[in-house]
Amino acid sequence: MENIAVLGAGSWGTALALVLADNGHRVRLWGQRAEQIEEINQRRTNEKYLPGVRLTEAIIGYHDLCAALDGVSVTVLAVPTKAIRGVLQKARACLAAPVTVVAVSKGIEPGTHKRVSEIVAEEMGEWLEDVVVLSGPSHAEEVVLRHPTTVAVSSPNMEAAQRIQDLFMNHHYFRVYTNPDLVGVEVGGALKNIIALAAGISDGLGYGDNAKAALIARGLAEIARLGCALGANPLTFSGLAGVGDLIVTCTSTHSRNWRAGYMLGQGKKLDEVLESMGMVVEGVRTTKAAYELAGELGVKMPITEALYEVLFEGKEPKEAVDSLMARGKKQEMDDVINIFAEP
Ligand SMILES: NC(=O)C1=CN([C@@H]2O[C@H](COP(=O)(O)OP(=O)(O)OC[C@H]3O[C@@H](n4cnc5c(N)ncnc54)[C@H](OP(=O)(O)O)[C@@H]3O)[C@@H](O)[C@H]2O)C=CC1
Ligand SMILES: O=C(CO)COP(=O)(O)O
Repeated sequence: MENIAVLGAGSWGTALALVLADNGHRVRLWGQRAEQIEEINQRRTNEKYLPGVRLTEAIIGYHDLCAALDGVSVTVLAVPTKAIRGVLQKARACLAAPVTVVAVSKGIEPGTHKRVSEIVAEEMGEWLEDVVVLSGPSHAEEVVLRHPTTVAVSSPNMEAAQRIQDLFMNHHYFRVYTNPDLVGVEVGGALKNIIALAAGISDGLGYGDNAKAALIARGLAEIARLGCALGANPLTFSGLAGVGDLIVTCTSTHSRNWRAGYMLGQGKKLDEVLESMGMVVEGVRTTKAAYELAGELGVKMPITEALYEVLFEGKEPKEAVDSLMARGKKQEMDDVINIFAEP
């Protein structure tokens, strides 16, 4: 049994805290709002993020970050990508010894184009023992119901990934695979949010399953193109962190990215949509990051480009779909063949 700190008491941090508690660990769930921590400790609930879910006794809420981190060797980082640097700067100042960080956020930072594990390494410096990423098709709402779920863990140090696999593996409902392709696991998890926003837009416009299947298939092609340009193994995109997460996020009403896209497709403005969500919609910032990266690396990402125009340049969603459909002829496997070609 270990003491584990989970930083971020939103949907995913709370769901993962439950998995760890089910596995017999003592979990310190840190959140930035005192009233939420009081609710967790006194009522054993987190109504804003996971209504109706009862938190087990092994989960203790902490508002004091240093107290939450005191003596732990593993900490799960479960805040939105844009909050990671700030949280780690405060966390680092509390530590007496290096810790292993399990990074579960799915995003790429605009401007720097860094993946989450790179941001963690940069902010933690000498205070980082290991960084392990955990990603895959896993809506918090289903994990807390203990419905069968599978994820992948990866790390520059695969022994650390195996240790984290053991911590999270639950033979009743939470199955954890290792995957040595860190870049692919992170890129797959981050970029599927872009396609989920696009799938939501398509549904919001009233288009059907054909359109969504097209977005999933061609979305996967452009995710793989950018991922491989960044050094990922193409096979990762046919796995849990690739097509697995892409399917769940594009087809589930649990997905905040899909829901945000749906509202955009129905004609709502981005600011209005984000305000009404009350939870993170990672795909918006990741669209910006991927658009910049694709431009820099000369990778074709037509869906990402169309979504960028909708999100940041005021293009009407219907017009963006029309432009995607009006493009010139292509051979479906064109750039896919390049991915598999020997360097
Ligand atoms: N939800 C899911 O099913 C899954 C989510 N993820 C990923 O996990 C990450 C977190 O998502 P999720 O938990 O769903 O997001 P939520 O929006 O549900 O919760 C976000 C949490 O982060 C906290 N937070 C936000 N900004 C800060 C900050 N500056 N300092 C401290 N805490 C902060 C929020 O606190 P407050 O309430 O005070 O605002 C809240 O507790 C994302 O990258 C997401 O892509 C990955 C897999 C599944
Ligand atoms: O990553 C997720 C499921 O695997 C959660 O997706 P959303 O952030 O769109 O809700």
